[in-house]
Amino acid sequence: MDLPTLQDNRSDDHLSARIPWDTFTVLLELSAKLFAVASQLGFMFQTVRSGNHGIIFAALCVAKPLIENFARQHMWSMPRVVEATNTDYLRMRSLKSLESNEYRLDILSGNLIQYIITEFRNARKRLGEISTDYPETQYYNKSSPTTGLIASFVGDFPLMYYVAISLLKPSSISLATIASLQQSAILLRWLFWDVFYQADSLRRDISRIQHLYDLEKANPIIKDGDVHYPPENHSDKGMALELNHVLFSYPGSKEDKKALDGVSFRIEPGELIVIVGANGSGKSTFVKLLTRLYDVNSGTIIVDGQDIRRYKLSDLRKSIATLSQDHLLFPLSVEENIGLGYPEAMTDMGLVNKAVEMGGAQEILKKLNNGLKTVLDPLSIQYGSSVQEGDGTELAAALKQLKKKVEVSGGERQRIVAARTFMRFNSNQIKFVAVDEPSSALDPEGELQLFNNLRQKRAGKTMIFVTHRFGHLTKHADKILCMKDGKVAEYGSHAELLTRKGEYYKMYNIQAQAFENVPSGP
Ligand SMILES: Nc1ncnc2c1ncn2[C@@H]1O[C@H](COP(=O)(O)OP(=O)(O)OP(=O)(O)O)[C@@H](O)[C@H]1O
Repeated sequence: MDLPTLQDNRSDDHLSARIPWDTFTVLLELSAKLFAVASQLGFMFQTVRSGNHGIIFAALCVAKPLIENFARQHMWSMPRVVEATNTDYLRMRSLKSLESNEYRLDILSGNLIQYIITEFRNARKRLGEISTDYPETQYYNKSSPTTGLIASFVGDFPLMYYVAISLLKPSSISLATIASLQQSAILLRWLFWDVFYQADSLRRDISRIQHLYDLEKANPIIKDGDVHYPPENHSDKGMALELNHVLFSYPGSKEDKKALDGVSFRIEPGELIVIVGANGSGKSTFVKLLTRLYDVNSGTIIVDGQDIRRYKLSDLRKSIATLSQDHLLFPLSVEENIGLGYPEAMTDMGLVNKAVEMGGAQEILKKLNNGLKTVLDPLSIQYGSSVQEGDGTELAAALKQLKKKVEVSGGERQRIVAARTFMRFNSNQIKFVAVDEPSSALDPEGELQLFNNLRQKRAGKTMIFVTHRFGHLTKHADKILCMKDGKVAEYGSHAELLTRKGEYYKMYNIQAQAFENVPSGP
């Protein structure tokens, strides 16, 4: 049988429906339902009392849903493939998916909450009157007029029956009036439901996104400050940072398990700092505290002369750019993924293309059929029902085709994320750049290029790089910070630390020897 592919334009309100409604809405919904039930019961009671015709009528009323269901039954057992194609609906779903915890770091550090909410609202507005029914219901209404006609005829049969009787026996006119009352009650009930559910769903969707990224609620340890950043006395060279006797354990970890244990360190505006150290030595934690993803347990972090906790979080975030392996691509187009580095200039293709180049993502774009417009990891709504993958049918082939995704490697993703960071620099507000091992998925050439490009953007910015690989970066560092067991083991320039023959010297030599021992060619 040649079955069309269904299209799914639904909004995602079945998820929102899990959120408790406010009391007023619930009471109204309940009253509407009670009203409908009461009128239905009263009507049936009257009809049963009115004799044989009444009993037949009541029986038909009871049978009505069964008859309707029978008329539609075969729709639900039909093999089908469903695909959502409405771009606004898909965009709404994609934006809504960003509330998931995995994107939290990117959304917070990129200060993107408002952008997401505005875009969600716009997509919802554009979706407008498009039906939010289940695709099967839509399909039923659109493509099965005959079945629909039969179902609605048999569904209305009790009423028609009674109207006929009341015409033949005009003395029963009052019951006919009750019949129309019953119809109005059902209509009214749907009206109530529709009005309140629809009006409430947008508010609920938006407030869910807002709440999730409301830092106060998500992480009560972080409190917003009230001082604007940058302060008047800030340096043009970049952010000045100072840690004084910082102690920090991750929430939930054992009390004696300190990720940072009494760290004191000063970073001058515009310096390039490289942090090295063994796994678990506290390098990333250092960066997380400086970007205020967490607050210290004791000690202080001073930024441009004031405690970091005194500044407004949104101001701080506007001044900081981060790049790490933890960043994810959003289920949006590559262009938007990069543009979100600086949403205000999202449509400036000159800036987006420059960011692509700096992030080293040009080659990837050449491979993508839709270039910048390609959505990697699209949030798609596709499913098959009564269709077995690989069963050789046309629908199974269609389902397989729908599930195909554009595949890019980890290193290629990393380059797109890097392009987003370069886009962010265009805001001209960045004073501190924290780069935490972004190069683990990159080949050596890609890594060198990335470091060089980041260094090119040093003007007006303090930069911290966390790395396991010595060489390219450590030689350019103003200071190298060598961490061990949550403490600063030593710090100084590459040359100084080599002369000191301490921890850094040891780690550097392990890597250097690996290269020296490579047998030379014939
Ligand atoms: N989210 C977390 N919750 C609990 N403990 C954590 C968390 N993140 C890190 N830690 C612990 O804090 C300590 C320091 O971790 P951190 O990630 O700063 O080390 P690192 O030097 O960056 O390590 P790596 O080189 O492996 O990335 C480690 O003992 C680690 O297990």
